[in-house]
Amino acid sequence: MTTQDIHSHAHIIAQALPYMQRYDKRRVVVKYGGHAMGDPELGKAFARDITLLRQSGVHPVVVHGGGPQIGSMLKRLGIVSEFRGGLRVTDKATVEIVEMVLAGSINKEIVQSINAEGGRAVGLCGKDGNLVTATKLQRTMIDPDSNIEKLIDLGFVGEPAEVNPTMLELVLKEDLIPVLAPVAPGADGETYNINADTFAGAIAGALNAKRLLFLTDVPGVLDKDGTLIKQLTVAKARALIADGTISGGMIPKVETCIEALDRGVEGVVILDGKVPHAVLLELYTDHGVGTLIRP
Ligand SMILES: Nc1ncnc2c1ncn2[C@@H]1O[C@H](COP(=O)(O)OP(=O)(O)O)[C@@H](O)[C@H]1O
Ligand SMILES: CC(=O)N[C@@H](CCC(=O)OP(=O)(O)O)C(=O)O
Repeated sequence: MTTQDIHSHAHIIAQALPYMQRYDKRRVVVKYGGHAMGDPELGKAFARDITLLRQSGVHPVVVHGGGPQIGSMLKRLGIVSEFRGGLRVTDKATVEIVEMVLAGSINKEIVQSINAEGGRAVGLCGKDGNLVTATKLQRTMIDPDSNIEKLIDLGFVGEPAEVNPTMLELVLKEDLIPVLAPVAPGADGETYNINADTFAGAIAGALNAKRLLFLTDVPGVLDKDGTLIKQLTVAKARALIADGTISGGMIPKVETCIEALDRGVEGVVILDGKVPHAVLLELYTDHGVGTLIRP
């Protein structure tokens, strides 16, 4: 660095310092969605943000999805895939591919890109150290023919039963960055596919995280006119679900946010993962860039 570099960087560091202190030694769980992953430059910016967080004293934990990537692999293999209520119907052949893509290629790609930026990342899934165990998800839906609520069988789709953070605590103590794939073992010996938002919510709750960030493909929660809502209380978020402003994939996401807040997470943010350096912009600016949901 030159003297001139030091002069310009000193100014930036002075500005960032109060924010860094706010999150110092605190856990921040970042859910990195499959839609936010496509572009290599964005992936690099994400890896750099996560590395910088660790270097500035924060303990980031990455939970990733990979829905679109699982979809392309299933297509290549000629396996038909369908979603019900936002969840992938997962038969035996599908869960093998889900594990291969999530705990295999995507997980290792993220680990490698964080390490390439100078971070020290370790990839795990629910199976490692029994981090998260799963039970088969029991989901009911209204049957359109009979209009009666019926139990639907989504196959090997699970929900977190127990989070056992011992392994994560060890990883965090060693100053490593955990990168987690939402695949978990059941007590029945089967492998379960868990929605990545749900998995991230359970991890953030178990770690008592200061923040849980959901990187998605919209700027945050939008109102009826499509304008970003910067802050939401739980009561207001529930009202927006009830009046239909929040719909589709945003419903389970916001519900996961509410559950995470109930489990003691201080604040949850939904933000656009397609904005370069979204994570740093959210944490290290006054008003953030997404929707902050608080109790
Ligand atoms: N009020 C709302 N504000 C923002 N997005 C909404 C809203 N209601 C529904 N959505 C939809 O929710 C989607 C995000 O959910 P989802 O596709 O499941 O995200 P991801 O794949 O990142 O987990 C948005 O792309 C948008 O189409
Ligand atoms: C049960 C279920 O639907 N699991 C998801 C897991 C991946 C995921 O959630 O990825 P995104 O965050 O990119 O959507 C799936 O199979 O697509």
